[in-house]
Amino acid sequence: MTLLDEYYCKRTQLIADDRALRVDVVNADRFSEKSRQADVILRRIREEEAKSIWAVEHEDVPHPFPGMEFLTGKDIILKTQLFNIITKMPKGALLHVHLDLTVNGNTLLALALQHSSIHIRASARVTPDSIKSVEIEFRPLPPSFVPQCISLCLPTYRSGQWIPLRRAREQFDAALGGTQGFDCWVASCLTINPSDAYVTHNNNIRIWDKFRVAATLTSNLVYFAPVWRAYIRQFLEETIADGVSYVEARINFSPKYMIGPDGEQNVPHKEWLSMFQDVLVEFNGDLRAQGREDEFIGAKIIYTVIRNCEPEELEWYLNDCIEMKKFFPSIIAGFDLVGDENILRPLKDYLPQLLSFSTLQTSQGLPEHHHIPFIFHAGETTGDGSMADENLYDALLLGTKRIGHGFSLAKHPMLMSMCRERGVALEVCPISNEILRLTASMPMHPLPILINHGVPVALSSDDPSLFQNMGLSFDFFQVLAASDVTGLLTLGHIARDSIQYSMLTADEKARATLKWEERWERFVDEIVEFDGVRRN
Ligand SMILES: O=c1[nH]cnc2c1ncn2[C@@H]1O[C@H](CO)[C@@H](O)[C@H]1O
Repeated sequence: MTLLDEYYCKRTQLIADDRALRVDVVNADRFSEKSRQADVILRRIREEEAKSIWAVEHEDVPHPFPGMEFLTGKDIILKTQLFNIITKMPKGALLHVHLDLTVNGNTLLALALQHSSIHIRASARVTPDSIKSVEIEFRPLPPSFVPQCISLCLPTYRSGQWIPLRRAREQFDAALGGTQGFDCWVASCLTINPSDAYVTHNNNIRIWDKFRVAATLTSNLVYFAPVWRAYIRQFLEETIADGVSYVEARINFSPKYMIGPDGEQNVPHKEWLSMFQDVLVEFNGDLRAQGREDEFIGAKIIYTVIRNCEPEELEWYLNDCIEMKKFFPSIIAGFDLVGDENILRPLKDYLPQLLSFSTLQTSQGLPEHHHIPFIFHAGETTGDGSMADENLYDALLLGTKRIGHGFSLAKHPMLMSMCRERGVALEVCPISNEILRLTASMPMHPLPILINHGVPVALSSDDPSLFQNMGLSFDFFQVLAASDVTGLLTLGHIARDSIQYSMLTADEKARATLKWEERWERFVDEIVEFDGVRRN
């Protein structure tokens, strides 16, 4: 054997040994032969489309590439066969989504327009010059309110005057596009646009400013009882249509009341959840009537509070969460603190309260098997040793069942092995991470590193109303497009495991997994069959 032959032998062996540890290889035997064929087909389509679609220029999208910035590349994604196939994939559980940031701006506006009590105001008269910079706000007002102006665009409009939303729309200046212009403008205020994410707010610190403005504006419309019901229904319908069969959604309970039909801020948390429960019952009934009950396992809520409250005040919320668990034992699935970890309070600030949560639950009479687990956001940062990064230590020490984001976990070998050993899954939100500027594009995302090291993950959408990634297809697509490690088998493995990492009971998980497996087999059958037809 020559020196070169010997080298090639070693090289081949090393590659084989390394590949054997790759997540798609490790998990290959969990899948059927058809699944493996479908994986090969999708790899082929991915390669073809990398050339035929992503390597050519598109109008308005210079230099595209697979896994590129989502807001810029979305229209191209929609043209791919790969995406079309992924929309049909059974996705399992959606475990990280902020319910009040799910339904897209146009749909939310349409819901809001059904209610004459909803008003809008602006920081200045809206003109072609001011439209890009005026700040707006929505609010349902009591029937007794008498508006002083009927259009945001009149010279007589004074900053801060409330105008009925419908009137504001009808009277929107023709020079600004009339009603259509109004709809586009409002919808754009409710989302993050490519120029926000990639130009004006192009890093993880700045983008939160835009995030806060859009999220606050959205909550003005969502936290209104008559909209709330329709909103939840809309969210569930769109989510299920995308192949998700179970949801654990976070609700921001920081506001103690939402606005009721009378325009007063007087609807307590118990009512929010009671409406949620009603919608669920109704939705289940409708699915059953359509013979679609197999598509939906259910939905639960993770109680969240913004991490800016005083530690003493957190006690009120922890008690409230326990109270809600008593009223809705099958709905409340966990507790979490949310908001920008870079600047808001770290978990460490709340240790006395969080450490006594378990005894508090016992003393409030919650049986052990109904105790509310922590499911903390942590490490949603590019920082290393920063406050946000250190949240990972506290989340794990406090016994979190999963980690929301955990973006910085890949920098911590010991924490990675803790997650692996304890089965603590990361709720990875690929598109959110990219738009919030933790990674510039998907090929740079640490996901393949994490999964090859055996860290359990579930893919999630986070804030679809802001990011335009409703359902899970877009996030699965971005992951599929970005790395060789994440072929169809890896996506399937992640989707199936999402049920295991949910807060369902062991029995429920077993049933949900069976249903998922049936759907998966039908899905891969179709891919293989269709490919046969296409090639003949
Ligand atoms: O990616 C995220 N990281 C942390 N907090 C978030 C994220 N997305 C949304 N929220 C928080 O959840 C609230 C809505 O329920 C938002 O207002 C924001 O504070």
